[in-house]
Amino acid sequence: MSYPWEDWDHITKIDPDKDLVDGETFEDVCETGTDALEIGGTLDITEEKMERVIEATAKYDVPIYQEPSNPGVVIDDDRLDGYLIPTVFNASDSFWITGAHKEWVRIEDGLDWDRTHTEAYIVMNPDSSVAEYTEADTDQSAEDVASFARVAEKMFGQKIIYVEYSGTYGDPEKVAAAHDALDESTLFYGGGIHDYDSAYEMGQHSDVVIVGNLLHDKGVDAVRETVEGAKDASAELVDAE
Ligand SMILES: CC(C)=CCC/C(C)=C/CC/C(C)=C/CC/C(C)=C/COP(=O)(O)OP(=O)(O)O
Ligand SMILES: O=P(O)(O)OC[C@@H](O)CO
Ligand SMILES: [Mg+2]
Repeated sequence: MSYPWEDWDHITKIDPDKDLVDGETFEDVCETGTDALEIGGTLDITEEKMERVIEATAKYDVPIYQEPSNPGVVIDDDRLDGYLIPTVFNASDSFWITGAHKEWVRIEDGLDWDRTHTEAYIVMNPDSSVAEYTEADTDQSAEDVASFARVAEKMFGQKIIYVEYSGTYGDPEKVAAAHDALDESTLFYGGGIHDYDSAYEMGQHSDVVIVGNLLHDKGVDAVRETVEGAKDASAELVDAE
């Protein structure tokens, strides 16, 4: 089976609770060359804000996925290409590993499993809201990160492993260790990507680079540079094979 993210190099993550830079539109976002949009955030996500972003992005070619931060915010909308549901492998509270998922499946009937996928997060920035929220144990060596990645792929059948440094640029050695540990699964990297060089560097150590804050803080020209960095790194990896 093949999955759409196997062809991606770059994702733009849109926080429905945050504005775009003045004068920019969702059409501009879709024209950056990014391969997919992930819509989600941790704080103050309402159905209305989610719908606004879906409405504004669905008419363009770029696939759109919701990434819900809890079961209460999931939107049933045919215009979404699918759902990327996090599970946090290094959370201290099992609610964020399987508990929220159990609650979701219990309350919702008729989930569209073909459009529902999981992302195995390894949360690495202790100062991020996601680390606080999930009480993640972020004290992980490169070997630890590699082992989590391998466990996620080999024992739990996860197709997407996500090394998450949300808000700060991560340690390329740890990201590379996760990448080396995987055979088939796709490695997502997110955190602090802010220009061509940072996207290029993490693009060399992962399969898909994810850009979040930059869109809301600096805008689409800055995002476009990161698309170029990620694409160049990916093209080189393919050449080297
Ligand atoms: C079962 C369902 C439907 C949901 C559960 C989903 C889970 C386990 C969520 C855990 C938290 C998580 C990994 C959320 C993904 C979104 C994310 C990482 C947002 C970014 O967080 P920060 O950047 O730390 O937060 P802010 O930017 O909102 O401050
Ligand atoms: O906001 P940034 O630091 O770019 O992080 C992106 C993403 O990994 C957040 O979930
Ligand atoms: Mg954030």
